[in-house]
Amino acid sequence: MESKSPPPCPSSVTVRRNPYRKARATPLTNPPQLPSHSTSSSKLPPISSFPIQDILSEEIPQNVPSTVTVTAASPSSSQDTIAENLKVYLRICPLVPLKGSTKNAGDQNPSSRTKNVWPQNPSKKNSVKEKKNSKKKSNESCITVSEDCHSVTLSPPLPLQESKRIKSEIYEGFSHVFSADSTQSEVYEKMVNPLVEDFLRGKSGMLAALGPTGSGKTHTVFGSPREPGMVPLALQRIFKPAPACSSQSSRRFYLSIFEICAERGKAERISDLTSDGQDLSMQQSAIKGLQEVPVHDVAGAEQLIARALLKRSTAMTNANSQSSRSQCIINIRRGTDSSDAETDEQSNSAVLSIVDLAGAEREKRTGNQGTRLAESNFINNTSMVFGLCLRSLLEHQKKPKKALQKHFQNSLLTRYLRDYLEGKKRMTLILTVKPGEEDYLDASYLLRQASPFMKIKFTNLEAQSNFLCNKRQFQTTSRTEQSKRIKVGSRDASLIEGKIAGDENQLHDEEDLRICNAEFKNSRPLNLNSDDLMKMERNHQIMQNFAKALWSVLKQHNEKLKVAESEIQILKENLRNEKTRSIEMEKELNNLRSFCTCSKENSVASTIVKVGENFESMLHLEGHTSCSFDETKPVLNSSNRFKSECSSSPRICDSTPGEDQRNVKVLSPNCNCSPENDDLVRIQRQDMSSQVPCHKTTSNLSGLECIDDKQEPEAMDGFFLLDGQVRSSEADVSSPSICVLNENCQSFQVHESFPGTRNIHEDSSESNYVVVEHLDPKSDVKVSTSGNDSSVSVEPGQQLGEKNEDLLDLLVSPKEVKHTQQQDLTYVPETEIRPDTSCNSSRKEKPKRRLLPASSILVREISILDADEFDKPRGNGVGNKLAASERQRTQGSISLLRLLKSNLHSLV
Ligand SMILES: Nc1ncnc2c1ncn2[C@@H]1O[C@H](COP(=O)(O)OP(=O)(O)OP(=O)(O)O)[C@@H](O)[C@H]1O
Repeated sequence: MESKSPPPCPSSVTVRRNPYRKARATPLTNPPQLPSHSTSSSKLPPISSFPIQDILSEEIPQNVPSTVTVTAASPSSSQDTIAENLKVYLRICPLVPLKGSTKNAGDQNPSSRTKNVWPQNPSKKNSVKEKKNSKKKSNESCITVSEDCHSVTLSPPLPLQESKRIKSEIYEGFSHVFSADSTQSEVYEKMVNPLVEDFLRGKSGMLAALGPTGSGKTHTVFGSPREPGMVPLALQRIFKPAPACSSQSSRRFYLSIFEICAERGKAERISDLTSDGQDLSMQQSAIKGLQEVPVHDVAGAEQLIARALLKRSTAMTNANSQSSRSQCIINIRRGTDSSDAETDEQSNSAVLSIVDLAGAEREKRTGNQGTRLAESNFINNTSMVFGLCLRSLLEHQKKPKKALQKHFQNSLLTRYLRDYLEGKKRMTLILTVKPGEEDYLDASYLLRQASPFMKIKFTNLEAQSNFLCNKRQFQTTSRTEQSKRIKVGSRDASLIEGKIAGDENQLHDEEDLRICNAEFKNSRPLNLNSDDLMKMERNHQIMQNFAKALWSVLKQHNEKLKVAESEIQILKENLRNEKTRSIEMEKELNNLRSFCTCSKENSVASTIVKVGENFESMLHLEGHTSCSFDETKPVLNSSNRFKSECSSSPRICDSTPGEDQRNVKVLSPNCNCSPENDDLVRIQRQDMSSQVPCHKTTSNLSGLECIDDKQEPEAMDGFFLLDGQVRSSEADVSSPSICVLNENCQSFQVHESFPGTRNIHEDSSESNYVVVEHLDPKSDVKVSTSGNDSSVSVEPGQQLGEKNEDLLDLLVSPKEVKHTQQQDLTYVPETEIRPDTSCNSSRKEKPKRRLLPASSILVREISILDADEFDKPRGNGVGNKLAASERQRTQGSISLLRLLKSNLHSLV
């Protein structure tokens, strides 16, 4: 991953790599909260906010020679002080490790391998040779040490030069650069001995080795039995027998060794390596409980160190067979002259600290996974924080900037080394680099982070060619971009160096000036001063960091989007399934509706009885989602020419033609009636919710004709009011009657003929339905709302004289109807007929949808009448109720019932 591989940007501050800097939520950059309904996405780790503030808050010094300048080479007085306390050395690791140094698995010398004794295929031999040559080529060193051994030139490999236009950089200001063939003792003499001498004189100091993994830090610090490192060499010097007159022989020394590592790749942990790996804690800058072991001679000290190193966390990676996974710190404290140990006060003692840091590593090269990868993160973060602090020290800031203060606090290593990193104590830094071409990025990162000065060289030749080729671009692009173009390659750098170094980047060479053409002269002259270059570098860094952070946030969002898309797909699939299901159910419902039929019966008696019984069974089943006729009761069969099937909330529309052509029609909501006889009215009630104009529906009825089809009927919460002139097409019906049903359809009232206009008014205490039937065959019936919706006027028309053998049944919502005493509309208590109380409660919620066919009730009335007359009791409970309803029966209904009964008798 990008975040784990150090980018090759100059002194870059990769915000994301710092574990202690949690991305702050800024108002502008907070990602929008995704809806939490998605289950899988909620499991995803939250997307971190974009660290734009952090990126922009990073300040790259403008006045310091760390990036590009030549003038910075001359140190100021403040630099003198820093220079006193800070020395930076560079050691280049040999490309091919020397014989005997077999620690690095990846860099083993092929020549040291045991040779194959068998004769080899010559062609194979050649190919091996070629391979070797190509390997040699790729193993060219990318670091060249200057003659004075104070600077190095870092040249990018050719592919990088071409593809990314990365140019050579010169790093200078080193106290000394040790080339690849330098020996341990040479390094000790030049670098460590001054520290040790000062230590012996009572001055504290620290040596820290910093560099990428496998670059030779541990080798430099500890060495091998053959090539002892800085620690054993320092110990040898410390315990070197002193002249008799010297007081050093009586001095005591104390040794403490500990490591800072990541606990399960997360929290930092300090372990004492001299004891049994006991965990320690840090108070201020001191480590609490750290054991100090007194040492008297080199052998004792070396033994102690060797034992401690065995406990140090190391692991094999692709880059190093024995890679350090922790920051190891050795403290050698110089005791007092006295032999009394109790008087040895640590605060007054000089301490020589030697630090072997774990090397920054890139995932690509180490191939780390799991715990190793977590360790890598810790190591990289620690070394980055250390590098940042170091950078601020190199830039002569007495105290690191605010942004860095917290790094000191958060990282145990920097907290412990605070005095050194703030320049208060003497520190010697040894940077180790590998010079292979493949190590270019690591080396560049380290050098930009920790080298005292860096130079970027320019060639005016390249600049000219750029300008000449891209004159147009030159005029339009910014100065920053111009500067970018004139960075030079490594081979040119050393040549051009003198040109720039002398005169603040002025193009003063006559040769160069001659080459410039007139166009170039007319254009803005090159301004390659350090300010511009620094600005350019800063912009470059900011943009680079910005791009990286943006990329990472985009990647996270992309992940989230993918998850959301898959969820959307699932939801779409579900929706499709639900739709097909609902279509199927709709079809089923339509089928069931079509099965619910009713037909005219020739035999009035059988119809009445059967319809009555069926309706009774329906009454019983009302309120259920599905119903069927009771098998124990007589079922309407084909001989009766009355078919009725229902599966959900059945309603019956029945027809009872009498001898005198007086029919009773009851229009029931949700009823689909399909009489087989043309004489019967086909009434198809539309779905209540659809609010299809009722008159349109009734206009299709056989026997009924809607005169006024312009006017829309009013849908009244489940029932409708016919508002228009309706006439019957056949005039074979005697005087109309009015049936009044109560709200629960448990009783009704029939009124014979109503001559003239009838105003039916709503009685607030009653909630009945009005059924208008037996229309006068000679006249139209006009049904309309009068004034407002709360009253209905029913009046016979004058013009029509056509035959009408059907009855017009009009149902009016109880709310819309007012019943008046003059019209003999009597309220019948709802409990009279229907004993089912369960329906009552539900009806309170949906009173208008509970309307039951009045015809059934009418039939029941007739049956009761029959029962009364013929003394045929129908059961106690029902009989009682029916008797009660009998008492409530009005004159009109009685006469209608008698009429029907006489029809029945005559038919029978
Ligand atoms: N100057 C040198 N001379 C000879 N061998 C060297 C030199 N520098 C490094 N090596 C060899 O390179 C290998 C890796 O070195 P070392 O373990 O010291 O790297 P490191 O920087 O400590 O790595 P890490 O950070 O992973 O611990 C070792 O085998 C070591 O012997």
